[in-house]
Amino acid sequence: MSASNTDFVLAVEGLTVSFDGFKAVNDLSFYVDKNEIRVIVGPNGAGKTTVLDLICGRTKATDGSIKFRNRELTKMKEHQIVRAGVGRKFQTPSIYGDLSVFENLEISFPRGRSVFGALVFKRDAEVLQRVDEIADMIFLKDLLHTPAELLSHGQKQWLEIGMLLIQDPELLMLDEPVAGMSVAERRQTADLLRRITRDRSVIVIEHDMQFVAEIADKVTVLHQGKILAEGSAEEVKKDEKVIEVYLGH
Ligand SMILES: Nc1ncnc2c1ncn2[C@@H]1O[C@H](COP(=O)(O)OP(=O)(O)OP(=O)(O)O)[C@@H](O)[C@H]1O
Repeated sequence: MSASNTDFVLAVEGLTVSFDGFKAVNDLSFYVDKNEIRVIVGPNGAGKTTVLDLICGRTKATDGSIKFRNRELTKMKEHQIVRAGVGRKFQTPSIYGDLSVFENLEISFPRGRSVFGALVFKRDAEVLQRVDEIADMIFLKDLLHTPAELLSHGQKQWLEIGMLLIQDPELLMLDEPVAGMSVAERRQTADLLRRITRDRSVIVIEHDMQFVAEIADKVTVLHQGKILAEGSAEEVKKDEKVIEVYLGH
């Protein structure tokens, strides 16, 4: 495998980050395909969140390479990585509660980056159409004019996914997207993720193995900053090492 030109959307090679000598991510390599849903699992402190922080530029790598469509991300700033097409959703929703679903989506449209920009922003046909499409996709079409603070927890998570989708990222990273969701909402989210990956790749951090099995094309099990196992959900569930350090607890 060459570290230069690859067909992968994301190629992570030899990635290491050291915090005061402690290697939270340790010589990690993995590759994500186009249209793939990759799920990262592992015990607390395995380095899952740190891997996403490294990819989105929030944390700087000590060593190694992260290539997104063959562009090196480790030297880029967070906003440049967003512009290159990598979207990241954190665990806590960062929506504007007093704005409607429509307004939250509208201000996330790439041309209306700031709240101020959104106020003077002309709601032209392209934006309206895009907001409509996304609202439909995230199950909020009938709630377009509802203030975001009145949405259920699950609906807020979908709205935030929608705010990322409207920027049309080629890689979307989600940290525990179904935490706190009802069974019905989880099912809808699985369906949403599958539809999303028709046009892009998704990396999800998830603990719920049933949900993992439902969505994952491939699962990467992290332990102490390294890969413990990688394969289909079925394969990793049967892996002795995975059972010992993760699933057995
Ligand atoms: N900025 C930092 N400085 C020092 N140590 C850090 C920093 N960020 C993370 N760590 C440490 O790195 C390790 C990996 O943390 P990380 O949050 O990536 O794990 P995780 O797999 O996401 O765990 P969880 O499932 O609990 O969220 C932990 O031991 C954590 O304390």
